[in-house]
Amino acid sequence: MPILSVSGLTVSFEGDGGPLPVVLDLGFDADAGEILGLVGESGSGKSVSCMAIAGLLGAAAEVAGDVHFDGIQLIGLAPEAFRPLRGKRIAMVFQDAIGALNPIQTISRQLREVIRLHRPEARGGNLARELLGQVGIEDVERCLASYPHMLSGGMNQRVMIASALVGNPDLIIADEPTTALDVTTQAQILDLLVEKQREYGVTMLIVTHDLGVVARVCDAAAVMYAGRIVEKAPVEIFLEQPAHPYSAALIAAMPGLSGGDGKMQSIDGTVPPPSAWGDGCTFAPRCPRATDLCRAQTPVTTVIGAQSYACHHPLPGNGRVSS
Ligand SMILES: Nc1ncnc2c1ncn2[C@@H]1O[C@H](COP(=O)(O)OP(=O)(O)OP(=O)(O)O)[C@@H](O)[C@H]1O
Repeated sequence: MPILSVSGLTVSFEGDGGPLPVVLDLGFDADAGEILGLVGESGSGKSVSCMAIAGLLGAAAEVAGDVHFDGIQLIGLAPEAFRPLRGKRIAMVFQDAIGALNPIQTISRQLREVIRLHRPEARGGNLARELLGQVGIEDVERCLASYPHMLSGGMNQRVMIASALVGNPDLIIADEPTTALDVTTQAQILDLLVEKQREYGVTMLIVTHDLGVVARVCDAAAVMYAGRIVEKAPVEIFLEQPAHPYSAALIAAMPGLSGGDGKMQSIDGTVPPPSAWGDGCTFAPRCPRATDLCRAQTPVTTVIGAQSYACHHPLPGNGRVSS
């Protein structure tokens, strides 16, 4: 039974010619305790999808479809019903920890406020100290007395993770949680997230453009391209037998994953902006396998076992037949 079940999720923003969809008919399930990686190039709609799931898009966005979290339909949920869920049962970790924290309050004050909201029965100071210890902060007292600008990027991200754990959540949505950090700190923060994910048994949706992260920590991967999921599969199948040419291109572009000479291969072209989406597969202009059919008809999603993909000419493998 999935804890998070998304189907038909569509998000539009008002454009010059009326509402312009930027996320289209998104669907995936995440099982309890699973780490699902949402991958794709910049502009494919990963962040907007996460914000829609967490109910964080403002009135400017039109959101339709279904997002069931532990059986609760989140789309259309009244703000007063959403508020107790968000932060407590659904926590977010953002890329920009310093931006997500309040610059004019100490860490102590901010953590105590989160604790007051989501664990009112706990003793704020004690729990704040315990959580900061759990996320590997050595000088807890100094951290509590600091303002975010006094801490390193990695320390701020540790504080964000501590804050996300306050409510003992069922789902953590981590949007590029390590992108803003230097390489060594990235690895430490990723390890910390996964350690806490296991310890708390929490489901995690992790947005990344780094397939190395997917290979290292995810159970399953969902690939987004131009507002749609074009492939979803358990991570071993995805990395070894991708069905969609876009997935294969992303894998080939990652040094060390492609099994080649370790050199990154770039994918020619860019993700088309939402205003340029029309009929046909949006990846067709960049796809070596594209035919007239691809340019004319948007592919529907095919499901074979645990793997699903939206492509007229999937790569051979796994009993699939290429055409
Ligand atoms: N508030 C907004 N109003 C209009 N369009 C928006 C808004 N927010 C995002 N978009 C558009 O939605 C599309 C998807 O953006 P999104 O940030 O979700 O992509 P992404 O895959 O997360 O990219 P990145 O990896 O760069 O964060 C983009 O075309 C973006 O310009």
